[in-house]
Amino acid sequence: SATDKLTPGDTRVKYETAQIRGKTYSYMLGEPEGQAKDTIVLVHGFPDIGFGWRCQIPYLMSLGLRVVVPDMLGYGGTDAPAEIEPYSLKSLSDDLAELARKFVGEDGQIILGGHDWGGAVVWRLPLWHPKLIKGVFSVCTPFPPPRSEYHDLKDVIALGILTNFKYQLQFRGPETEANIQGEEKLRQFFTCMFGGRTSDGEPAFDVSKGVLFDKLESLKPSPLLSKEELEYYVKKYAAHPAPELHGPLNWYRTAKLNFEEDRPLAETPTVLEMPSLLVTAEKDTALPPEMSRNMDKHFKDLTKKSVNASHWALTQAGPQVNEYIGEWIRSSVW
Ligand SMILES: O=C(NCCCc1ccccc1)N[C@H]1CC[C@H](OCc2c(F)cccc2F)CC1
Repeated sequence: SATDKLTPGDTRVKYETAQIRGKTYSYMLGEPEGQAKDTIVLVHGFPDIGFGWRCQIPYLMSLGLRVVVPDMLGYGGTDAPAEIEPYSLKSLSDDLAELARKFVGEDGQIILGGHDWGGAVVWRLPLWHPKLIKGVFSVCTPFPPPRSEYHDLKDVIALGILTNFKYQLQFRGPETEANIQGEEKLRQFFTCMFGGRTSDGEPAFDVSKGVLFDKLESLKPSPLLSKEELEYYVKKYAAHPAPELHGPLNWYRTAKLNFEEDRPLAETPTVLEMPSLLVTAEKDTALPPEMSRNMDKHFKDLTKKSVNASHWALTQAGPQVNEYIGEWIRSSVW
């Protein structure tokens, strides 16, 4: 039906590009029947592409929304600069603000949604561009408050804190992009990250270990991706020169940059004034719901929901996620 999830190359959306602050961004554009009630921008995470929002796009169009879904910097049809600066949360926020204004003008507003690393971006963007954001939501990612002191992740983990982020020490290093090159390795990597297991039920990714590279070739297909969907991800990543993961992994190399850019925000209490929604995933091992326990003091109007799904909640609990977003738009945003 009209709200079935997008398929690879789906003609219900247009595929466009735009020059944004010196980079080429590629994005899907879904126009609703008749006059758009609002414009919503959806921001994906790692290792994903705009297609990760395939279960939400047709549904949001059916609410009368114009839906804009970029491949984020480093991904798919979007440029992948080699240096780290363009991947800071503030730089990415400035890119998205410019993309949004192409649709709503200098004084217009958007609804903004993010998943995973996209969730980290959407919680910072309104702090830099408050007038632009009519409502903001995140799936899985809690609000990370700006800090006044920098603690390297390695030191934090050595204290036994945030051990669910230990895989990020591997991702920010050279190993992952060195080991995952070419279509076959990319295929194994997506199968691994999207919950694929070996024939004796072993995963090849664990948040407290990272990717177990020697297990990659014995993984069975992930139940979360069809063969066609998996091939679409592989082709999109293979469009970048090896190491294809360098751009995507640069998002893990921005912690110090983000801290420096956050400094002015950390001087005063940060409160987001616009309607906000957090949807947590009960089985997300990297971003468990309890990470959101101290969020409320940073929001004037926060709605919190949870779904019984893994990190890949957008597809695994698509209808429930859509119902929560739709209900929040109707009751809090409109
Ligand atoms: O690494 C991520 N996703 C890949 C793993 C996906 C997966 C999980 C579980 C099973 C299979 C696959 N996501 C990041 C998203 C940003 C999060 O940091 C938010 C943040 C800031 F941005 C700034 C300050 C503090 C702070 F916490 C950290 C996890």
